Amino acid sequence: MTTAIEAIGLVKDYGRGEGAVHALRGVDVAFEQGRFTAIMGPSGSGKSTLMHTLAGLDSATRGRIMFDGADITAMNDNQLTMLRRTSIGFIFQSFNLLPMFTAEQNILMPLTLAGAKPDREWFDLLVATLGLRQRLDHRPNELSGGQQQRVAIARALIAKPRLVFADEPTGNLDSVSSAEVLSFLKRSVKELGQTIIMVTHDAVAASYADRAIVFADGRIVADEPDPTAERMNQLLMQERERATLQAASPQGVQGIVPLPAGKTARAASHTAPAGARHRR
Ligand SMILES: Nc1ncnc2c1ncn2[C@@H]1O[C@H](COP(=O)(O)OP(=O)(O)OP(=O)(O)O)[C@@H](O)[C@H]1O
Repeated sequence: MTTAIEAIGLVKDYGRGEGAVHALRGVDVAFEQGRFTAIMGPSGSGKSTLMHTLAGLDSATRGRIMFDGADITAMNDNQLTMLRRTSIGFIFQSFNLLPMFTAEQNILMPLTLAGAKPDREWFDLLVATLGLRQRLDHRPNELSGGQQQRVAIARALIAKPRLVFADEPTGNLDSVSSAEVLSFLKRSVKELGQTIIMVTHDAVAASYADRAIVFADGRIVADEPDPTAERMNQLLMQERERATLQAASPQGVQGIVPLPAGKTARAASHTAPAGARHRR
């Protein structure tokens, strides 16, 4: 499989010296094209930092991010803006639709801003896949939360980006709308060949992905192919127990540990052997 984006030794520190926050502590991870990956982990573990750094929204302290044969950590602001405009789509928890514009205008906005012509066939396919045909003339306040998020998904996909980042896309939705949106994300990967990286706190949401990564304290501590909600809850619980034990006794903690240094997490061969996740 082709790698869509890869982080190599990615470090992100906020601040310096004693008060520095080590948000990413040397992350090696490759995301493959045409796959749906979920990123989970406790609050403050570095999920958003990873996503923002991969998308070039935040700078890295050290390390490289290879995307389309180029290291994006070496790009200037103009190059990064171009890259995001042409190759990356974003889906946010809060939909971020423009209230004055119809669903159709919102979907087409990335192309309008870039002065590009829409591919009508692709637009029709997205609208049909997302079940939005009857809603195109509606403004966001005339749509349900689930419909607004589907419009946001169509907007994220309209320019055929190589990569889509979804930040808690179901965080503001009820369980029925969440299932609907997650099914559409899954279909866009299976049927439209999209690559999606999604941050979520919801193990059920992660179970829609082809792969789920667990973050803790700026590192990847687990990497699951075909995740189930039960397995993800189990891993998160394990990590919480480890953190609690570590807080109580910083020496000799049992629990899941980071993948070995220098081992890049990959979908096909990423899972550490069961025993390797536990200290002796
Ligand atoms: N701009 C910033 N300045 C200083 N520290 C920051 C900044 N952004 C994030 N951090 C810190 O970096 C660490 C990782 O934060 P991050 O937002 O990536 O975590 P997260 O896993 O996405 O959390 P959540 O699930 O709560 O969104 C945290 O300790 C956070 O406080």
